[in-house]
Amino acid sequence: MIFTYLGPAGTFTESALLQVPGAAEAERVPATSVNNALDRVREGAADAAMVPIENSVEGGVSATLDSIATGGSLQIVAEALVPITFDLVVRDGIEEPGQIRTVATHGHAWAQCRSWSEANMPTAEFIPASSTAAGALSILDEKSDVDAAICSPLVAQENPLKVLRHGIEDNAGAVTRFVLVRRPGSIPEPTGRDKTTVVIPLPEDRPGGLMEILEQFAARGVNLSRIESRPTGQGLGNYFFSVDTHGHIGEARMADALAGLHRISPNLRFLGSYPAAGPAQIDPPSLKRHNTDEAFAQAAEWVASIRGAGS
Ligand SMILES: O=C(O)C(=O)C[C@]1(C(=O)O)C=C[C@@H](O)C=C1
Repeated sequence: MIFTYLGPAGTFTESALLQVPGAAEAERVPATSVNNALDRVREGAADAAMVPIENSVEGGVSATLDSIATGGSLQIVAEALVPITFDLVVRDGIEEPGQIRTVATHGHAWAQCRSWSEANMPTAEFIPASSTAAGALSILDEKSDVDAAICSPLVAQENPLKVLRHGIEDNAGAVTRFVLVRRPGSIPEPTGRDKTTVVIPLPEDRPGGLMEILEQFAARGVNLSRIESRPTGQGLGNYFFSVDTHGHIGEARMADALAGLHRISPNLRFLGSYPAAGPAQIDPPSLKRHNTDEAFAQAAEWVASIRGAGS
């Protein structure tokens, strides 16, 4: 089994991958970008990729949402949650944040430390890096003019980097959610605490279009835990919705909701049903009786019996 992930070593994405059973002993190949990681899986160079999908402060990771929604088909088979805390690392000679002129990091990390940075290094210029680890390693390159980086404590510990400040994030307790993606294949068995992710193109721009989509979930008691609209890239006003829901396609209410969505939006993309990580707010006993598998089966039998009697 070959895993790939948004590298280099020491990214939060690698920490997420290390939560996957067997990944610590398996071959782990760092990728230079989310797209690069997903393409390796599509092309067969890797079996699975770990990529960030959303952060509790900054929201969705567009590179991931767009690539899994529009490129060659992929399937999410697991998710992982990583608590996020940032260190400020600096090159030799810098003793105070006020001396920093350039700071390299990932755009999501920069956004999560914005207030701290404005207060403590107001004139520092942000240099975008492909990951927090790549930003930190650029300090070690003698030819670079990077003074500082915002990175994970792991990368700070594992490299000869000077930590000037710990915990510079604006929101303590931030969490990033990552997904493990494979080529389409078998779906993980339902556990009773699952998520299903779908991509729904808005079929036509008309009043109530989004409501018709949401109704399919609401009418079957399917809870949504994330919904984002992303541009398709084909002109203003062209959007798809990226949606996470609680439940598994093996459950009747989810299968029925997806069938209803398919009638509305035939290019709907199923991205997977997989076990929820961490203390997910998934509460199967709160399901109303009419949304249970049993109620769906009885209703289908009832309709079949009427049709049978009439033929
Ligand atoms: O740069 C990293 O270390 C990553 O794993 C990427 C990433 C992200 O894309 O959100 C992951 C977690 C943090 O929120 C900041 C950056």
